[in-house]
Amino acid sequence: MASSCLFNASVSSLNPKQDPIRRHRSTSLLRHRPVVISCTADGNNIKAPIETAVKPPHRTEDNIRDEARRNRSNAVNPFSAKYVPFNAAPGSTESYSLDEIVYRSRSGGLLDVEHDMEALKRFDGAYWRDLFDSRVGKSTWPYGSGVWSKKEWVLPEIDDDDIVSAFEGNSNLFWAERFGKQFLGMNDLWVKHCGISHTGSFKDLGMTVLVSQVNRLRKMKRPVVGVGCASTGDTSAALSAYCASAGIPSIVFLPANKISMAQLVQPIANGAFVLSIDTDFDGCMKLIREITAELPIYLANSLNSLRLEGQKTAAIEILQQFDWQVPDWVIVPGGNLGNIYAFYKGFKMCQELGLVDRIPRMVCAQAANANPLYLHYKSGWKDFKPMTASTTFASAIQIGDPVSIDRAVYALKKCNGIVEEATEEELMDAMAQADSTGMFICPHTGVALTALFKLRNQGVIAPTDRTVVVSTAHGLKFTQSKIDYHSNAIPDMACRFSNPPVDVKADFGAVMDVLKSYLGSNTLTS
Ligand SMILES: Cc1ncc(COP(=O)(O)O)c(C=O)c1O
Ligand SMILES: N[C@@H](CCOP(=O)(O)O)C(=O)O
Repeated sequence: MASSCLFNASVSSLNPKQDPIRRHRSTSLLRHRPVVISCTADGNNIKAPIETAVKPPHRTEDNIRDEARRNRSNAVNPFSAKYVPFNAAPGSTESYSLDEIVYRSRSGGLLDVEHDMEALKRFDGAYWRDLFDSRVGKSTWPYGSGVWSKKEWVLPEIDDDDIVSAFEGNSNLFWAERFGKQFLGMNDLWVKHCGISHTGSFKDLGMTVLVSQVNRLRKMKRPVVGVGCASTGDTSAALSAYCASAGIPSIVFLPANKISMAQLVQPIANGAFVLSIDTDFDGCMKLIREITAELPIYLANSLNSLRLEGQKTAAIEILQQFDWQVPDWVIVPGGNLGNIYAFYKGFKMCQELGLVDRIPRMVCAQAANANPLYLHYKSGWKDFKPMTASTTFASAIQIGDPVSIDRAVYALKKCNGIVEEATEEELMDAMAQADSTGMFICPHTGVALTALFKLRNQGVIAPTDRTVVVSTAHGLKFTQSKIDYHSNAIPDMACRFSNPPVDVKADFGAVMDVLKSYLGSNTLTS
């Protein structure tokens, strides 16, 4: 009989030869049969399935949640996580349950979610790779989600029933063949399309985790009347959608007239309580922090480290999509600076748990109009100075006082990272160039591509380096900026790659004339 003394197994017991998943990898029956290790009372290791090998036939009266409930393993969950002060001093014993409502450490610093790495390490890297690979592209609740397919590394203790998911993640890793060749002389350039997602940005990855935890807290009768955030548009869109799907009230603070129309309409349509406030994002952030300290409204910004647990899965997914090979560079646009740390954390966990043997170098790209991290980096990480960010087409990163500055600096130092910046003209040109090769990216991705242009020109990134640019939002949220660019309507900008429509009369001859001039008479006569 298996006892509850789980995970006394040593790593050596995970010898591939003994591991049923790996031995039977090629047989269809056992291919998707991840196991948990438990031990018998006499200390012998056994392995019990987490998910069944071949699912019993679907019962028409069951939905996928019911099915998950029916197929649930009885094995005791051996994994856990807690809040600890971010980058805590050695010997610190301060920690909090994830069921506590806490955003800051006793000293006022940031928190981090710390996993029981010893429990996770009882499985080898091959085990985790197989487990994660076995879940991709399925409709099994909740593992069909790119975030929850890594549940053991994200929120290991949450009941599957409490999870609020839109099967987010599993986003396209796009080979930017033409863009790479034409503009950069690169042959191994990739764009991770995190914005091709449920609400059109990478925020879905973190929000499924945060709203699931809130759902759990509310079921536990904890006093949470709603969830609130300050936003430049994407956090509010994700928050309102996930809350709406769970029936939880959401409250969003938006800087008036500083976000795109598409982003504004998202929380409105999803039934959030929307406050349009006459300040910038940093002003909204300050207010939501004060309000959530007063009222039982749960804070959904990335100051809340739960969010980053979901966002880090995009990094794990990149490695997975490269068959667990590590790219040389990953470039991430930065604003409030949670995501750059989330990527670092995802990569680092994969290294520590033996899925890969190194981590990529990362680049954080900022708009020159909102570049406090860039200035800090250029000062040799001397003293950090928050700023008032100026208007930028990359409006979602118009942030001057990023809450995760300490996390970002830590991540960049650890991965030998770089910070770059992009002027308005540079980011808009880069966006237009990318679009001209078949993408439809957001201005923030234009910032990241500008960083790539600069680092290629400086010879820092080599033509053959495998490079991933993280695209953070869907281009369709930012059509007005594209319209302005292609109409040559931006003051003091050459709009070098604009492609305005040609006005022409509804007349055969007139249409022929413009087509001949476009195609060139040689093409037409040869
Ligand atoms: C589209 C987009 N890109 C990039 C970012 C930057 O992410 P972070 O705030 O985690 O640095 C944000 C939000 O801030 C965003 O909405
Ligand atoms: N770009 C963000 C800004 C807030 O960032 P967060 O990750 O701290 O929520 C947004 O879309 O609101």
